[in-house]
Amino acid sequence: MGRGRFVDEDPLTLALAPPAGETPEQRQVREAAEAEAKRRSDEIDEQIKREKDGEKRKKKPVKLLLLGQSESGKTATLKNFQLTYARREWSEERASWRAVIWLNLVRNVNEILDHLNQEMSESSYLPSVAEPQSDASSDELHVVRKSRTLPPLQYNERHRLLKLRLTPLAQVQADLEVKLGAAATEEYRTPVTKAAPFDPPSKRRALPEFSINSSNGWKSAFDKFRTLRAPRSGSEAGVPRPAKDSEDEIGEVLSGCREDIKAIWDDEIVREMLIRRKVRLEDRPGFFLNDIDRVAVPSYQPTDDDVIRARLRTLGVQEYRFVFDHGRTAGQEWRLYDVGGTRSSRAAWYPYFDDADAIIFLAYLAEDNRVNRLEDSYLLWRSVCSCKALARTQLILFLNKCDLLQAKLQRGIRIRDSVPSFGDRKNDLATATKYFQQHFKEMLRQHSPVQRTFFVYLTSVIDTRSTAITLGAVEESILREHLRCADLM
Ligand SMILES: Nc1nc2c(ncn2[C@@H]2O[C@H](COP(=O)(O)OP(=O)(O)OP(=O)(O)O)[C@@H](O)[C@H]2O)c(=O)[nH]1
Ligand SMILES: [Mg+2]
Repeated sequence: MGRGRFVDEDPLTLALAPPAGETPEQRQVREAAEAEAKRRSDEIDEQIKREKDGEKRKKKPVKLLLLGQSESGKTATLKNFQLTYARREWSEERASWRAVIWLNLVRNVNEILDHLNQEMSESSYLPSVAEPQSDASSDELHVVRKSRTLPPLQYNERHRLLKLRLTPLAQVQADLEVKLGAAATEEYRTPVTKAAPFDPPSKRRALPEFSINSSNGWKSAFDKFRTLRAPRSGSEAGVPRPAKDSEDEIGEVLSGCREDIKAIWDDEIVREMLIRRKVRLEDRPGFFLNDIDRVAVPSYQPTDDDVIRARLRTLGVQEYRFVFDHGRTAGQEWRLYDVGGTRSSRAAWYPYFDDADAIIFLAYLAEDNRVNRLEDSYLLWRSVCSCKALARTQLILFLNKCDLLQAKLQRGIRIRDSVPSFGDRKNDLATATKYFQQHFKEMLRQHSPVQRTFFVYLTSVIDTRSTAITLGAVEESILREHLRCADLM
């Protein structure tokens, strides 16, 4: 059969056909060359596919979770990210924090008034030793008991008048709480010893009643506020609105009370009463009493630091999307998940673990007697370390509120009183943070399904300057890992 006939009909077959008169050796060489060429071609195809997948991964948003107990500083860390990398959104939102800061301030004043009411209503002065909100450690309570022997404080007409003139603030607090919603109220219900880590799906309970899953986080609280503030329309237009129904009116009430707030906060007897009751308002989240001249005016505009220091509880899990406007990942989308840290919120965390690049875990170092924070942090950390869904997730630990721990140590508070295992080690910040760091490290070693390194930072995230530096390092390590995974794909 003449091959030429087919060749004439199909030039491709002609090109691929073995040369006429090929010897067996020549054929062997030719076939080996063809196999090698195919292998190289397949390799190139595979590389192109890997690069494409890698590119996709590089373009994929970086997913970062902020975990830790309530008040550990997750939202404050998120705010620092926004402040450092997404200035425009930050500036847009800054004014909305005013209502939260006013609420924080009014709460402080009302707490002083509550204590004063209790003290003044007692016929003969006897300091109370079991205040639920007192910040006293057991040692300090001992001191309070001893204070029974102190001479009674001399409350006078001035205190009665101040109490009377500041009465409107109770209503201001109630109004602001209603307007800002559930996030505006704190939760101190669950007993400490039952610290529940997040539950994996099989054990998950129904979502708590107040959980929300919002893509705009605290904005939902602000929007609610704005809706309530919006002027009425139609038939209601022009009808006078009830007192304190708007943020501006609240500003006016606060401004009217400013001098009395200053007077009560600066009053020596009131200060002494707070000391005897071991109430340290200045260590509490959202403390603005020392900024009263600036804050309690109708034209008040929060500064960056004010916003970081403002306290608004996070509900459920909130997603924030930022395209970083500068830094190593400029243009890269980051998705940060800020979770509510109260125990009842933790059931909602688990679904967000999937595919997370990194977790920043915040441990609240400064103990107080309202919640056994360190123990709770350890339990949570253990759950995070042992969680199989997070085995490939980079872990970054922030030992936070170092400033408060430092202040406590300076006041002579001994760590071993709340952490007996600390023993007789040196009672200073360096020794304490090293000790806690070791403990967290050891837990990771014991409970992680795979051995992995982790990064630890000693932080005070209300300090925006030093936090920006920390976040730069965090950004780099997360990005490096994100790209490494992309290259491995
Ligand atoms: N002094 C001090 N205060 C801090 C620090 N970090 C956070 N805070 C303050 O502590 C309060 C609580 O911080 P948040 O960031 O709201 O705590 P969170 O972890 O988000 O709490 P939840 O939303 O309830 O889970 C806020 O008023 C912060 O400004 C810190 O390092 N030092
Ligand atoms: Mg929060």
